[in-house]
Amino acid sequence: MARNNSRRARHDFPDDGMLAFAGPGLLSGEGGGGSVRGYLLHRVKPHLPPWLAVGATGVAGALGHWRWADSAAAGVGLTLSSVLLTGATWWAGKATSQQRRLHSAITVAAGSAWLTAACLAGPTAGPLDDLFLMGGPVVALSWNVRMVLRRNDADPQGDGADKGLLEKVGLARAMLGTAKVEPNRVTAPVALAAGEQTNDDMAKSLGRIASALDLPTSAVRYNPDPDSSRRGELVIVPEDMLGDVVEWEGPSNLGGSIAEPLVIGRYDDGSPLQMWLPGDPEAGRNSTHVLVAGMSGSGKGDAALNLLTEILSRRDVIVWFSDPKAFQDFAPLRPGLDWAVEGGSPTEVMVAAVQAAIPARTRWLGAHGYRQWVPEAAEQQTSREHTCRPDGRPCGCPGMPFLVAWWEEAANTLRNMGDDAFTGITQEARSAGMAAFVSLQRPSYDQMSTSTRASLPSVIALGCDPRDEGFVLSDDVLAAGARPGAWGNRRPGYCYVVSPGIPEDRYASPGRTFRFTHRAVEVMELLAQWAQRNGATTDPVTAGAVSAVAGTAYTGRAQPGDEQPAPLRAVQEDEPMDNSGLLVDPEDAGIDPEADLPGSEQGDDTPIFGQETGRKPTPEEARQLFARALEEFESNGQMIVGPKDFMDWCERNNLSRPWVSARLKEAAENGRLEPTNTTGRWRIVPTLAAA
Ligand SMILES: Nc1ncnc2c1ncn2[C@@H]1O[C@H](COP(=O)(O)OP(=O)(O)OP(=O)(O)O)[C@@H](O)[C@H]1O
Repeated sequence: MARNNSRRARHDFPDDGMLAFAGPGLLSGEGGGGSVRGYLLHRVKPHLPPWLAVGATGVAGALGHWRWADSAAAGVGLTLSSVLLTGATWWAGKATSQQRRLHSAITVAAGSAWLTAACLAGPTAGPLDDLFLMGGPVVALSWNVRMVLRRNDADPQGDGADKGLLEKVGLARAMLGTAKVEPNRVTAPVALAAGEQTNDDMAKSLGRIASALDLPTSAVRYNPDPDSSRRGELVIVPEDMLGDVVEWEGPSNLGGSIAEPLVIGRYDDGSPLQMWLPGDPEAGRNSTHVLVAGMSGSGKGDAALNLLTEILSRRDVIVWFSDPKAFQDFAPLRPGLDWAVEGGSPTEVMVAAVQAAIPARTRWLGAHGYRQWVPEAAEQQTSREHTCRPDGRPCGCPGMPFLVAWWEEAANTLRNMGDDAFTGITQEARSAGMAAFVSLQRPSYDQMSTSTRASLPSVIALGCDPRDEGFVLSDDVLAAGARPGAWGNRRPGYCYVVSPGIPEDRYASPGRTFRFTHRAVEVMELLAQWAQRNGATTDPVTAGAVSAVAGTAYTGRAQPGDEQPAPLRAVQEDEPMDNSGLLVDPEDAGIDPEADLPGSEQGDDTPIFGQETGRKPTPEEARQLFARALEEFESNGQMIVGPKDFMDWCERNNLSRPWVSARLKEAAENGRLEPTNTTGRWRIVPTLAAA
């Protein structure tokens, strides 16, 4: 698209041939019914008046002579009129240029003098007829020439009119082409001086152009032509139409497919601000992952609500959502989510589940002949084209809905996951019919590494600190005039959206999200109920993969009318650790878990069990107790454990915590637990759900 624009921009220059010079009239046949004669007439018309005036003077001379040939009084009157008319012309031309004033006065003086002489002596007397035949066309032509020159001077196609502006900003010899004027948007092709200036120079001058025009910096943008280093398009949006807040009124496409665009606000020219998640093989568009970045108060919450309400209103998508802020903003939508967890360890479980779901989903898509997810994949598989049966008959497998995995306020989660894990997820998720969303409060390098940032191709860049602009937007988009740092949190909801499917020349156009007020809560609740009843349910392949990791912690979306299962609780992460990296209570720090337990006569495996009775359980009994404890955690949906979680259990069973730490290590060796990225915390490998 940008490419097409730039091609058009090239042709708009007057020096690029007849097309621009002829103007739209030639193409549309405007004023001439489409014929060449009509066109020529249309072009000649403005130049006729001087010729008509010459003709009228000749006729007036003949008529005057017929009436006043022998009248002395008429001679005096005509001479006086001629002088007066010339004087009046000179006086009236005061406000105009010196040149035009002189030209007009000479024309009037010559015309009126000839008329006076013709009236008195006759138009053919002496040299009068020759004077008329030679002088008349000369005077008329002088006006025609003048008109042609003036038109070219004032023509915005020429470089003259705009040279002032570009000269002012240090781009002398650059040219502006035909400006396309729309309501509140002027677009003009730019050709910079060959061999002297580059698109970079233009990008650097945008601030000065805005200053010369007395406009905010964000009102002036430049879209460089990808095929040229000295051509592009200057876009000026004089009035900030985003100043008016527009409230969210409901989803744009209830019951539509997730493949259709998500509408989250509008651009400054009023067109819809939209983005696409799944790829489209026909449109050559890749699926994408999204970063929602903005400083506190920039309107990140509302941007996320816009996205989430759009997603939940589609028929073929499920959402897994992690929110460390305990669903403060998203509570009304929670019943519509397939899986909702708070931050901390439940989020780790979700990450592990996503990792497990990706290969399972990719395999299923491949087995059914899909190179990437398309809406058809979410329907029951009834075609021969998409069957997993070796005999080629329709397999009838249930469809696989698109999956959105969303990590709200994700800085900690990403740090814990590590770059490799996250970039691995994002790379592989694209072929698994999945989009990852990450929202970040402080979009900066200390919150997210460059490789993680690079794995999120789409961004919704809300207001940020000017120093973080380079983190959220690419150099190209910044060079085109995007300035999220200029908004900070003073313009909530203002954003730039960079995402596949959006024309690149839109990347630097600001948009604004819809605002969510208390009135929206009721609509969101209704939407969540709609999603519960009509939204997609998890397919068996994804459900199997996630259950194998999350066990009973994954419940799927609650049925309408059911209580939403409580989101998994976060556990404290800042507990002290012993020197082996295991979590211990402060009073246990320093105890060697491998050392013989006090009072134990049977070695390290003997728990302090049933001390009241003095009975000491055998190591085997103690191990069974521990296994039952893990099962209990698993059935309660608590899939990540550390020594801290066994405190009550230890007290109940008179077991020591160091002993528990040793058992945890042992269970990890036996495959019952998996280490997590947090030292001393283990993820239970489910046996109940898998059984
Ligand atoms: N598109 C919008 N138009 C007008 N006002 C908006 C828009 N989006 C958000 N706001 C308002 O801006 C304020 C801040 O928004 P919000 O709480 O969503 O910011 P935030 O970036 O999520 O901040 P934090 O990270 O601190 O929660 C709120 O009062 C909200 O109503």
